[in-house]
Amino acid sequence: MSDVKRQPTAVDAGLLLARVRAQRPRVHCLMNTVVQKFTADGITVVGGIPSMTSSRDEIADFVAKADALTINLGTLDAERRAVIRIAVDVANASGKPWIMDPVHCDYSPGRLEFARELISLDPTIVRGNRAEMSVIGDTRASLRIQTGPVDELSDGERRVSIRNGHPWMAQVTGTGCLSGGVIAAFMAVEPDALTAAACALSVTGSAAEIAATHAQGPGTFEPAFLDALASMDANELNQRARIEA
Ligand SMILES: Nc1ncnc2c1ncn2[C@@H]1O[C@H](COP(=O)(O)OP(=O)(O)OP(=O)(O)O)[C@@H](O)[C@H]1O
Ligand SMILES: Cc1ncsc1CCO
Ligand SMILES: [Mg+2]
Repeated sequence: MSDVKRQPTAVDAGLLLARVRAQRPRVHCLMNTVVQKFTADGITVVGGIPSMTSSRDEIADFVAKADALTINLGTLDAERRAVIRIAVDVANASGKPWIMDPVHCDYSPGRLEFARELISLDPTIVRGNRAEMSVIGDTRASLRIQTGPVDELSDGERRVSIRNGHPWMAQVTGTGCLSGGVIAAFMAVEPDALTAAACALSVTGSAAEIAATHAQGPGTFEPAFLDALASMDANELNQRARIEA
């Protein structure tokens, strides 16, 4: 799966999910304060081990022990900016994959400027929703992901669309943030970032489809989504995953 020209498939999604469950990668998250628990649960139920501390004194040690890093700008302040810079330096110095979610960078020039500073530090992936990615524009060498009803991934050479998911995902705060954590867990076990991210998004999208068949609305959808993620397997992915070139 290391040939960078390869297009990911549903079979890859099942294989990578099994690899995450076998290897149990550590994912450190500098996650916004709104969806810390939901994101940690998402990483845990796919088989990863989340850690969430944002202490300046500890961040370097936590990132050094992690297999992948998630940076989320949702609740940003001066202290968090400083901690994010330390985390990114450690990840880059040790060659660990990291994903950056430029939450609400379309709301504030200062946040957009910080997102651009981070992009200049070569994140493995930048993922945002349509509004965020529209203002971000080009992401240089990084894999660029725009999520929504269809998720669009491009790494400069390949373009992939993921046609899974359910509209209730947009009614539960943090499904995009959670996807950053799950993508990081997949990047920890697969060096081709596009394959890792496409597979991760097909797993979360497929779980959402299953959850929607059990739920009555967004409230009951949220726990059903975690249940479906936890019980996802290769057979289910072979039937559901819609990863298209
Ligand atoms: N209408 C939809 N149909 C299917 N899937 C959707 C739909 N809207 C969003 N999704 C899925 O929901 C997840 C989050 O995407 P979205 O673009 O809403 O992120 P976001 O706005 O960053 O979310 P948040 O900031 O609340 O975490 C993605 O996996 C995406 O595929
Ligand atoms: C609503 C909200 N505000 C800051 S972060 C967040 C959740 C993910 O977008
Ligand atoms: Mg978001």
